[in-house]
Amino acid sequence: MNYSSLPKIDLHCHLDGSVRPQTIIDLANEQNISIPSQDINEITSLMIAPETCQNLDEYLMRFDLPLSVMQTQAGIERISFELFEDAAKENVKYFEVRFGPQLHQLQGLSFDQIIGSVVKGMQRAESMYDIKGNYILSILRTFPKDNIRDVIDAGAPYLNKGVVAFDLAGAELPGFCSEFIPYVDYAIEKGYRITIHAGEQGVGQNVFDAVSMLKAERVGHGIHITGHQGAYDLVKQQNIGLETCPSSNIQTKAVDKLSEHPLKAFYEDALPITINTDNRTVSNTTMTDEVRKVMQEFSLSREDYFNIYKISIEQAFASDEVKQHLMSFAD
Ligand SMILES: O=c1[nH]cnc2c1ncn2[C@H]1C[C@H](O)[C@@H](CO)O1
Ligand SMILES: [Zn+2]
Repeated sequence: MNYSSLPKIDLHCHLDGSVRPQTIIDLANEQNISIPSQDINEITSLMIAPETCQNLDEYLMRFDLPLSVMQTQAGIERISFELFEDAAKENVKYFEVRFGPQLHQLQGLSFDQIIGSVVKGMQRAESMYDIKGNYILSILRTFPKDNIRDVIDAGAPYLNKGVVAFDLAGAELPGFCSEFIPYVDYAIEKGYRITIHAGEQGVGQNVFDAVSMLKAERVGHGIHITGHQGAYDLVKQQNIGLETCPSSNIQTKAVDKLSEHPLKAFYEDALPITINTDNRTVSNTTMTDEVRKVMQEFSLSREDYFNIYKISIEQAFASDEVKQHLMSFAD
């Protein structure tokens, strides 16, 4: 099977975890930022989270280096463009990328400048390649909450013009959802779609809460519904999209090895699973790699692949017009 030529949809990818290592070096030099090395191999290995990570918290330490060069409009625009370019070159036809606007204010950029820059980079790639995309705004769960409404307000003018959804990311503690109800309600009122990272670090109840309290239409990872019947049933009844990210899930110890990933069992039980990258650089992966690994490990057929591709279309926060375009690539 030629995995590279398959049409693909990635609904869960973080901008800051997917920066080309060479771009980190280039931007650091341009911006006079000191980085640990000028050697691309060293920078690459500093960016990749090892398989020996103990948990998500250790995985999340890999983001400081890319974020150090993502504090100017030009740097952010370039990184956004390059990520969409990389994806287009491996036949990703639709790409939802997320990032945390709160992480890009170290040199005083406004949320409007930050969101405008990612959208501009994406649109430049859309004009050059056969790829369509949208951005998701992620709020860091561990950050102070006083500027969450400002992020939502700044993204609102871009809704359906490059921005589509709201997400909660970062370290996952049991019971995190209740504190975020007013913010998610505010985002929904403004017109955002909702996806929430939940059930990545062992707590199925968080998935139940994300769907019931935060009205999540999709869940990032969601693996631990396996240990929580209520969450499992709710996901199934409400057709909640599960954004699985196999390589990342191994690094963060959400699963011990790929063969233990529940995605095949979910698929066989008709849960709406999707296959995604999470972080191309930090997880040292591409959509082609994720698709190949999953299809080989679980002996999925071409028909299975296109069933999952169609689930991704159904679960995408894209316009009907884009969804129709994506259907034209389906088998
Ligand atoms: O897999 C993840 N789970 C939770 N948070 C994550 C994951 N990957 C990246 N993040 C965080 C770190 C990034 O700085 C932030 C915004 O992209 O989102
Ligand atoms: Zn993620």
